[in-house]
Amino acid sequence: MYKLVLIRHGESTWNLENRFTGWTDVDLTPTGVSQAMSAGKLLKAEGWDFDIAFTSVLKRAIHTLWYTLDEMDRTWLPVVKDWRLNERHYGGLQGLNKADMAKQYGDEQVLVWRRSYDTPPPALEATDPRSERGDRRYAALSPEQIPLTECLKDTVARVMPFWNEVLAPTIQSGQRVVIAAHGNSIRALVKYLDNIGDNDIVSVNIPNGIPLVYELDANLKPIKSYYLGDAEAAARAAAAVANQGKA
Ligand SMILES: O=C(O)[C@@H](CO)OP(=O)(O)O
Repeated sequence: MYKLVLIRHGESTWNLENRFTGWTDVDLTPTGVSQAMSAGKLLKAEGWDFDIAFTSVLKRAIHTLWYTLDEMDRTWLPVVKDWRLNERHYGGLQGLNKADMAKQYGDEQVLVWRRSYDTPPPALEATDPRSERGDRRYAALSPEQIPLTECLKDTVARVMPFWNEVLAPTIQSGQRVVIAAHGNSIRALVKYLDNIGDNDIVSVNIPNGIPLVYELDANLKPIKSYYLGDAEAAARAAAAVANQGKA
């Protein structure tokens, strides 16, 4: 049996301000830092250890990984950063307030933008100063690979090759893997691992900074999955994420 640990980053400044974030590279808040440290303390107290870590190229996930590994005295572990673990791109919504958008367009529309499988938010113009197309960290990608918006289906389409080519072989080589990523890149992985239907994934929300454990069989099919620590607190935190898009 293999074990995989997924951690959504701790609270970010734009989580606190309730703004659509996507590929915008915002910092953790002090609460986010302490959530990441708590994740590390919990993992250490429960005897977890890792051989390699993966994260996105966005600092809220990278720093979450640092603080988690620091609590475990494992900052020396190899860390692979890959854009394919980035948050889902939020297009023209990036920077806008979720509750304000719900007041303007209604809760239903915001739910579609946030959680539907195949309806993307309005796209950014390629010339929009918010576009990441001029960002040096994506220089190895062709401009078309740098999204102007994404629905979850688009995120799945970039996360899955990373799973198949990198994550799955690493896990099956026997290395113990931790991944610090984002609400919607983790939803992409959870959808695949748990074989969740396109309609049912709408109600899946990932809380900040709580390790999500998958126990996997030899073929990487889940045997079970659970949040470490207080399960009710994790459920409350996931429900709070769902409510962020309401007027
Ligand atoms: O804004 C975002 O990028 C994500 C995660 O914070 O938000 P949501 O939960 O609305 O998909």
